[in-house]
Parts: sequence; structure tokens; C-alpha cells
Amino acid sequence: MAGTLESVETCLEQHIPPEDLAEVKRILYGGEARKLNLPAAALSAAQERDFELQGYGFEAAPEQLRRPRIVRVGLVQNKIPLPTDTAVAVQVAALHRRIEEIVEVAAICGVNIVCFQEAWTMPFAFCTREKLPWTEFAESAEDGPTTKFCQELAKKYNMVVVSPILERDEIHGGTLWNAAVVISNSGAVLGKSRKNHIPRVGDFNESTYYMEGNTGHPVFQTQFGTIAVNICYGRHHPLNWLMFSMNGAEIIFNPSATIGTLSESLWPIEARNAAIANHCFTCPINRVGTEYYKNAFTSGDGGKAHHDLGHFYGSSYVAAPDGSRTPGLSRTRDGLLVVEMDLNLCRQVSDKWNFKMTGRYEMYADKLTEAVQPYFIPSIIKEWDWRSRLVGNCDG
Ligand SMILES: NC(=O)NCCC(=O)O
Repeated sequence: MAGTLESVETCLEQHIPPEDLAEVKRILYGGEARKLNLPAAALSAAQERDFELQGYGFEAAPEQLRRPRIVRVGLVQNKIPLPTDTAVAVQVAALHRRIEEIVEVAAICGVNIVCFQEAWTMPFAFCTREKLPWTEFAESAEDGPTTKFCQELAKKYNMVVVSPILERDEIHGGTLWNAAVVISNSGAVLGKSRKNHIPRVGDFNESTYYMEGNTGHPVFQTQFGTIAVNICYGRHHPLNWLMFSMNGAEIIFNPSATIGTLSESLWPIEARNAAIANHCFTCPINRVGTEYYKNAFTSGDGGKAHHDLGHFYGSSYVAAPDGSRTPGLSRTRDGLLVVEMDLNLCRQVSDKWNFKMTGRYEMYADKLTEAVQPYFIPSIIKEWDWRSRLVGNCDG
């Protein structure tokens, strides 16, 4: 039953014979990520504050001309702490408090870049198709209260903060966007990345609220590496990952909100595949819990009206360019995943597999330009064409 299994990893550890476990993990996860020795103060604070804390490390080979480029990322997944019909400002304040206590632990663990889940300051209420009160959660990316809150965290902990919010863009008529604000460890807002692909699946009625993003594929140069944010549904689009990578991203965060019945079997594959295909690290993050709404809504499928979107299954993880990955966080609990990585691994794997070099992008660019034209004719060879070509050849 969705929501009751703690995690695939705990299940494997309980049920796979110990003599086979290492081999099963190697096949499923690639080389096993090293367990990080996290500070006792962090572990006890996490326990007190009731969230899971896990830490892993990915190694790269030593190089002669480059020093290791070690960075620690922190992925935060959480439930909404208050019922969805609590006053908007009270819900936002409670989420700020919850994140503050998790980020404090991230700082104890030496995290350099932290990323929160998609639309982290609100319930994932887009399923309802109601405008109020949900649009009231939208804030300015540049100077809204959540950005100001994150700027304080960034300065206090010398940490880059990736803060995915529902954005209200006052300059353009108060339009709404699903955006991630990237805040430098200096506290300055580096910029924002808007969600490029909007789901039209199940109860994910997000196109009711905002449009496809218009910021392209920005990559942010931070003190700790070049980073990008591919928001949620963008993870189903290999070209979206590719373009962030084309712009030089070494780490691509994927803040998400997705449910078990829809996507859980895709979750371990897509971001991991993107890490492999693009020689970079990917960091998918999903919220946890089930969020209930006072007014029932339907899915437009003849089924009964219901009060929740389903179970958000957490399971945040990090995938490395060599295809290995960390175990996932819990499917049911709030959590912080701390992952240390040597960014030199990106180029090392690129030199080994050469996907960028063998990519034949010019071939795809030309063909894609043709394929998006309204009167494009797909190149399908039919039996009849083939025979006539053979006949033509014989005649010739
Ligand atoms: N938030 C969002 O885009 N969810 C869509 C469902 C999915 O991508 O799994």
C-alpha cells in the first residue's frame, strides 16, 4: 500500500540475504556511495526534530593538474506541517520554521548548497483548480518574504540556497510562475529558473495557475560549482536536462512534487539516466505526505470527487555521472540528504564515455528544426518505396 513502505532500501536490507546484499546493491545502484560520518550534534538534532538524516559521498580519481573540487549538497524533503485550511501566513511561517531547523542541521554537516522541494512554501494545491487562497502563496522571486528569509540563511551559513516557490511577477501584470530562486552564499539573489514543462496529467492541474517558463536553461556559477534547476515535470524531458548541461551545469537539482500511483516507478530512472547521459550530478527531491483539502475535487475521469492528490513519496536521492546513486530518503518522513561529491568526476566520466563528443548534435538540431514545422513529412520508408528503389537499382 502506498505510504506504508518506509523505503526500498530498508526493505532490501531486511529481506535480501546478507551474503547477496552487496551484489544486489551494486547491480541496482552502481558502486556503493561511501557513508558520510556526520557530526553527532547533527544526528541528535535531526532525531530531536523528527527528521531523517543520511549522508553519502562520491569519489573521483586524483588528478595531477586539478585539485579535487569537493562540494556538499543538502536535499530537503518535508511534509506540510499544518492543515491546508490554516491561514496562509501561518502556513508559510510554519514552513519557514521547519526549514530553518533542517537547514541549521545542514550547516552543522558542512552543506555548501541546499535545495528545497518544489513550491516548498505551500501545500501542492494545484489539484483543486481553485484560485483562492492558493494564489496568495505566490511571492516575488527578487524580494518576497521567502527570498528574504533564504537570503538570511545563505549569509548565516555561507550556503547557496535553491528556493523553489510560486512566483508572482509584478513587473508583468502580476503573472504567476513556478520558479526556483538561486541565492548565492553571499546572500545575493543570483537569479531564477522557471519551470519549462507544465504537467497535464492526473490531478496535476498546474496549467490553471501558471505558464511554461520563459527563462530557458540558466546555469548559475556559484563558489561551489555550476548549478541548474530542472523543476519537477521537466525531468521527463531528456532535452530539458541536456540544455542545462549544454550551458555547463555540473549539478542539476530537480525539486518535485509527485505521487506514488503516477510516477514512483519512473523516479529512480529519469534523474539517474540524466546524470549518466549528461556527465553531471542530478538531485531529485520530492515532498512527503498526503495533503487534504476541505473542498472535494474530481479528476475529470468519471471517478468520485476526493479530498487529496495522493501520497507524495519523498525518496529524494543523488545520482552521479558514473551512474551510481545514493539510497533514497524515506517515503514517509521529513529528511535531509547530505551528499559530498568531487565535481572532477563529471569530466572524468565525460572523458571515459564521450557522450558530449559523440552526441551528433548538429544532426539532431537540423532534423528537429524540420520536425517542428507544421507541414513536416516524417521520413518513413514503406515496403513499396523500398521495392521501387531496388527495381531502380537493378535497372540502373
Ligand atoms: N509537480 C509536477 O510537475 N508533477 C507532475 C507529476 C510528475 O512529474 O511526476
